[in-house]
Amino acid sequence: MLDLPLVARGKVREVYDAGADRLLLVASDRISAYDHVLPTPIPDKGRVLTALSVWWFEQLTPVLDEFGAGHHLLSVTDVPAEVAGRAMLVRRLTMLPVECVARGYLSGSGTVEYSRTGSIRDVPLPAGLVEGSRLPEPVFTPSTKAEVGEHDEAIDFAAVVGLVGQARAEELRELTLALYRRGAEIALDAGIVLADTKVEFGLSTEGRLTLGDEVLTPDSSRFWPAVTWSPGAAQPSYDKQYVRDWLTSSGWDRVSPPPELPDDVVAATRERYVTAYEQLTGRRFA
Ligand SMILES: N#Cc1c(N)ncnc1-c1cnn(CCN2CCOCC2)c1
Repeated sequence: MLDLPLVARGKVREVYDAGADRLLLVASDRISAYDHVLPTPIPDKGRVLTALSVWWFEQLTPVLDEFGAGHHLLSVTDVPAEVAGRAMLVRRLTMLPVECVARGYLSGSGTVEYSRTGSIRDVPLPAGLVEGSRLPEPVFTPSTKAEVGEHDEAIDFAAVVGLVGQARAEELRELTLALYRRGAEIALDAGIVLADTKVEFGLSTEGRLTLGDEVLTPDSSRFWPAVTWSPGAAQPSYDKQYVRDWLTSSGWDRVSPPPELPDDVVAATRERYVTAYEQLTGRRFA
């Protein structure tokens, strides 16, 4: 247990007060599936996803610069030894109450919305799209932050305007889409379809729009292997498919507490996280 006050706890991460306008974001090895946190950790998941976020902050800085925005990462070395490698020391922000989601492909709740309305939020889409279809252009599909354990609530652009004002809402939409486009381009070059992602922003003490949270990880985004991308059915998850398939085969009812994962599923899932990191960054995971 860290000797720091706990500020927030998500399914797989915690936020601690690091004093003096700083927070410590700690990524655990926990994995969630079907809205449940599983009892079996995936070794190194926290370290891999932290290293991936750090790399994306570097890659996306030119996009942030175009918007006069920054990011909240201060250090990954100035952290307690017990969480070294899976913790980020970040600038404390005044978080904006919007989950900024960009979708480049039709999936999940997006497919449901499209099936009902022929559009996603206020963006009309061509007929004939199916689960997994690539969208003509990426779409901004914001939601409001739910309480821990609840689902985020989809909101339209007008609601974002109501929360943060017209100019800021437009800035969030354009910056979210720009970050997604750049991330999707880099990911596809590495053989990974970045189907969608969720980013969070806050304002620094100087009032500067700042990218927070984790960035473009398999926990905040849908990663699909490019080689198996085939619109018309649910796409296999790059990182969670072994877990999902085993849970389904185990007969688990998705309501009672989830079962422990077998060693081979844990090992294969760890390997997927490491491979995703190495494929994207071109760096060896130490
Ligand atoms: N990032 C960040 C950040 C910041 N830089 N400044 C102030 N507050 C936050 C913050 C606090 N909670 N959340 C929601 C997302 N959490 C992420 C970790 O895991 C739990 C959920 C963001």
